[in-house]
Amino acid sequence: MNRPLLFNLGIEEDLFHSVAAGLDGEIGDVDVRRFPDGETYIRFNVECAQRPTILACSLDRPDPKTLPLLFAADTLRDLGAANIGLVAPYLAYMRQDKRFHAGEGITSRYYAALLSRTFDWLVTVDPHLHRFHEMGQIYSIPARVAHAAPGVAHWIRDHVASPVLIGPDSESRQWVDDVAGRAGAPFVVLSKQRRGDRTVEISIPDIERYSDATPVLVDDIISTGQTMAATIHHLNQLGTAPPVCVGVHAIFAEGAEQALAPAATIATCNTVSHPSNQIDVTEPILEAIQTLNYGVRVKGQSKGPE
Ligand SMILES: O=P(O)(O)OC[C@H]1O[C@@H](O)[C@H](O)[C@@H]1O
Repeated sequence: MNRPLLFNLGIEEDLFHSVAAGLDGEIGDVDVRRFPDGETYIRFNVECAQRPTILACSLDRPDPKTLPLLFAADTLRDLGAANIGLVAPYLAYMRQDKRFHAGEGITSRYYAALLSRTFDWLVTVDPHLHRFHEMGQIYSIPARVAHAAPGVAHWIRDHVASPVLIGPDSESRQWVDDVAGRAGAPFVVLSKQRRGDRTVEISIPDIERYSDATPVLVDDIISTGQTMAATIHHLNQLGTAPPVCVGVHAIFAEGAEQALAPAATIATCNTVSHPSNQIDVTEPILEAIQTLNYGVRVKGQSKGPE
């Protein structure tokens, strides 16, 4: 099989280069721009026929990115690519996974159907799997999950003396448990009620027994920052040390930086490019790609299991 061809349609540049290097891939040149009327123009400036191809695109703020991404994949198909994979370190539309109110759309399903129609495979990092427990419940293509927990735990061990990990809600328990185990730290899980898009209420169990520890809030997504901000507020009232915030995906919707100003430190993974990025996810992405069988191999590794 030919060397894979990778195109960066919007992931953090260092992450893109290290994934490409790990796959011994060739970085391809593609022009994506808008015509004056706002429509998308795509041109691949490299021979794609018979090549395994990968489009890399982090799908935060997904709507303007999605149509060019789908057109790019369709173009590769037209040009005879052997197969087309998507590396989306952040995967969008995972949170509206049920009809919370009558008449709502279950956009998690619709978005998954769109991508599944167009790509042959998908790799993402810690998607927000809540009511769906496996990617196969909504994605009909092979969709692999890369796990940030080892890198997050490593960062905590290296940067925080005597941490106590705090998960913001019951959804986070499994993940926080995993990170805490790897970091060799205790953890507590809070109870959270979301009152609206930008309003959350947090209640904190008894954490007095960890009064000498540094609270480390860990969560998969920092969007409005309200979940972490509400937790920080309560911890401040309890007189704990200033908390450290660790998130996988640094969405940082408008106002989040301001909401999180009271945090001592904020560290995130490079799944969404942001100044707080400190944890690299190259390794788990390569490990996830290695489990697929589309002619894309991690350098120095033998064939994957599929
Ligand atoms: O509170 P913001 O930052 O808006 O949203 C992030 C939270 O919303 C949940 O779905 C995530 O798992 C995380 O706990």
